[in-house]
Amino acid sequence: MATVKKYSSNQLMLTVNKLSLGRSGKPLLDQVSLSIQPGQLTIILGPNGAGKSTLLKCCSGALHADNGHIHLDNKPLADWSLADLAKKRAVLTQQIHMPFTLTVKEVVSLGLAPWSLSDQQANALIHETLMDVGMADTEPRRYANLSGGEQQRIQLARVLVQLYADPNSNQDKYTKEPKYLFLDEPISALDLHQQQKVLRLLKTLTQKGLGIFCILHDINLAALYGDNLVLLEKGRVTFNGTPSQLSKGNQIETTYQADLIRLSHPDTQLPQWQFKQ
Ligand SMILES: Nc1ncnc2c1ncn2[C@@H]1O[C@H](COP(=O)(O)OP(=O)(O)OP(=O)(O)O)[C@@H](O)[C@H]1O
Repeated sequence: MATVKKYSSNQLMLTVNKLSLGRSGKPLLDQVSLSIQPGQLTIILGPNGAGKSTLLKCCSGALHADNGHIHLDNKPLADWSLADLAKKRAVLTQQIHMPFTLTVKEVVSLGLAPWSLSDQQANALIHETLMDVGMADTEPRRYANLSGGEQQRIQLARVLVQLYADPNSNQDKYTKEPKYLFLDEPISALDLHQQQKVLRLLKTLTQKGLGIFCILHDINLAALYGDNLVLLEKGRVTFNGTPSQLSKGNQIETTYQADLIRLSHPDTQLPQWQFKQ
């Protein structure tokens, strides 16, 4: 398997520098700094209300912070046109409302809006992407009739197709001109098999150079699959490093205030946590 590419700080990436945002006198993000590097799966962790989705919205350009800077490939995020941004990054938010009448194929095709593809190209790409998420047989079905987990995989296909559709795509499509994927709890409705499938797919995409910002609640999956973990608590970053580095401190126990036992994964020796009961 290809190794994950490591990028040095002067290369292309998304950088967040001292980002702060408040609402109604309450700080939602407080001096947050981090980077999302092409070739890496960066997983954002933290308790409910820690500011994870708010951070994702800021990094993807949907929300403006009060203070601080975000640069995407060395250019201020605010200077990117919406059209260019749509070709550069795709965003999967938690709550997505879709018109009742759309078929699965029509939902996925929404991801193609930034691009001009022929019908033949679009059909092939939609089919290929639905295969990636194990949903090819649902293409003609009404989206509204799918289960919650099935709908979540269709939404993932919609954002993947947005990045796959670049006409310059090839095996190394993401490495020369990196693309970014922002995912807010993309496996929250999935069964064990589908969680593993999606996380393996994300790893494969990072190995092709995609930079992924992914919010998860499962700290064990985060430690197993993440290249880099960022822990948020009350809008502040309390940890930013590799899963192995996270195993050296007690940030998980203190941030979540949960009664946990720390274990080591038998195959990878990566840290894992279990309830004490
Ligand atoms: N527009 C707003 N006005 C006031 N407070 C807000 C607003 N948007 C978000 N918040 C608050 O900001 C905090 C962070 O919200 P956010 O959705 O980023 O949390 P989160 O870490 O993603 O949480 P969860 O794990 O529950 O999804 C929450 O306390 C939320 O109630």
